Amino acid sequence: MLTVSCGFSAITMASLDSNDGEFLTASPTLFQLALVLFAYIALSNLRFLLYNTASRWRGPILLLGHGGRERPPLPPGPKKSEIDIAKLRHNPWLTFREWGKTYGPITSYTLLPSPLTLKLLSPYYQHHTTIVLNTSKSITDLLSARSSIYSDRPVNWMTNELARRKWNVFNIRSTEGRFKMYRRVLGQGMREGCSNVNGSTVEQGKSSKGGNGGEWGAIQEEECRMLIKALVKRPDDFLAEVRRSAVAVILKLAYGFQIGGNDDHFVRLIEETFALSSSLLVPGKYLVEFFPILRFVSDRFPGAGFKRHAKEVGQRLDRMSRAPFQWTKNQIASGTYLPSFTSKLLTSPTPYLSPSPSAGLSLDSDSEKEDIITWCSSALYVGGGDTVVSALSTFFLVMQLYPAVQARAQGEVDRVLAEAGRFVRLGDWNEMPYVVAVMKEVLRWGPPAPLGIPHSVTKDDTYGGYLIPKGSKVVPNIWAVMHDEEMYPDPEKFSPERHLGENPQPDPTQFVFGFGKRVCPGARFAENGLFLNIANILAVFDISKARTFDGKVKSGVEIEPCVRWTTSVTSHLEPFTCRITPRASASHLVETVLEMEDPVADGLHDQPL
Ligand code: HEM
Repeated sequence: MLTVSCGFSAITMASLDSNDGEFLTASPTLFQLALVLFAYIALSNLRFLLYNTASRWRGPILLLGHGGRERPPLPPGPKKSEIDIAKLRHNPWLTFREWGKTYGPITSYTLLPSPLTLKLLSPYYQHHTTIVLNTSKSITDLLSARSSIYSDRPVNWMTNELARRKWNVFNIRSTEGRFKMYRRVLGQGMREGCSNVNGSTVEQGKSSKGGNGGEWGAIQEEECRMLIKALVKRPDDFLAEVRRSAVAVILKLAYGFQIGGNDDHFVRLIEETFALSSSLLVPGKYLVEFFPILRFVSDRFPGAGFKRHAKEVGQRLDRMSRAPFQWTKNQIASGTYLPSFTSKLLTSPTPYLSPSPSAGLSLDSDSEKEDIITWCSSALYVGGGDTVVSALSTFFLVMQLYPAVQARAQGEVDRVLAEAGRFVRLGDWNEMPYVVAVMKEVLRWGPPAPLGIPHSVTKDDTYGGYLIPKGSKVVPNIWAVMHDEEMYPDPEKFSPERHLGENPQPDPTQFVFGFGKRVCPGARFAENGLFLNIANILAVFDISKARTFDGKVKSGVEIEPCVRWTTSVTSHLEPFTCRITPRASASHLVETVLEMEDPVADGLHDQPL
């Protein structure tokens, strides 16, 4: 989504370009426009002169040439005129992979006019170069090995400044002191919650046997049974139920908030959060992204609707993250709260949420501490809802496409559970290598975030003889790596076997959760949840292709599910059909879940959001 962010302005500026000849005989209006532009360029560059350090003087000097020394070229890539924007807007990871085959592992492009035109228009040009990394080596060499300079995020003026979301965990610049604080809070908070009572962790087969995934594991096990119950009762609504379950887990984890059995209030709320956030990121829609000076235009000025929109969205998002936080605080005050990420930070001594002057971190007040917790908690539900839904939906699709894989995984689950008459627990992880391999293959076959989240680089860098300019957007093509034929032969085939044996193929979890100092803090929690859901769904259900209904279901014709992916930061399969039937061998598990009472929602609905 973010990689095609320049389309509209490209058109606007291209038309300015093509009018070059008319400029000399310009009408007064055009002349005035030219004057304004000239003034803008002069002012922007003056700003560089006045405020920037000596090393940044290249801003104005760029206008003249190469800053007095030879700069290496940008990585190769298609010219603007060669880019099919419509194609790039749909599943851009596919186009990027094609470019990789033509131009090599690292590609650059811009949808804006030629650098010279743009340098004249804006000294912020460098922020509009996108560098795409198409191989595991280039990604690891840059985003992991050079993470000290590659962990920034590209500036988005609508979101960061105008909607006042610059402290959001996903957007925060890596140069801010708070960035380190967030990473410590999220890292420690998620790690501690996933630890067993004895401090060991349930993770990737390295754990001690019988681990329980800690407090967060208990939440995941409970909600997994609720999902099984919902699937028994409403199998045709499996996609909606998966979504509801992901939201339930995350709200309990983040705030200790329990959503009701059929309650979709918060599902809608979270979807609204995504829609509102995305409305600020519409590719190329807002000129302020290219001319940041426009952010100073008065709200009431004609054409300043973008400022009013950003303000409104910012206020709404702010209320959405503060209300659940306040709810948890009230619950703590009343003495009736469930342990959660937020309540733990508010009630126990948290050494990782203390000032660290050496790192430039100071906490001036309790309100600042609360502000940090609010941002971190809300990041959990933004990061942990949609991604998990994407992976679980993929699981339902591949199980119907690969029945032999399903049968083998069910065989393993049945063997481990044998006569135990219970559900799969996190402690069974080590006994179920094939199920773990299914989970890894789901993440490889359909990576939930195919292009990750764009990084940015804090200073000019060179790689393979090419320049990666400071401020450029750096996009890891995770999808291309997960479908690289050299790493994963026959990559389109869903084959958990590739992750087993003495020489398993590279572990996809090294890639799908991102890189360097931005790596996903919820990775372990996500893997635990996926393992539990996959294993228990296989224990209880058979998944097959849906059939057309002709009165006698058995004779209906099988419906081939459509396999198409949406384009967004998190990519989903477009809705598809599926047949989910309880297995005869699991009747006792079905009885158990049907006896469970539906949870009653806590009173968070009453909060003004
Ligand atoms: C299958 C599930 C998941 C996948 C594939 C996934 C993937 C990712 C990716 C690719 C990133 C960007 C990393 C980068 O910039 O290099 C990310 C960031 C993040 N994820 Fe996840 N994630 C998943 C689940 C979760 C869960 C369950 C949580 C929380 C409970 C979570 C919280 C976050 C947060 C807070 C960030 C922002 C980190 C930052 O910008 O510093 N994610 N995730």
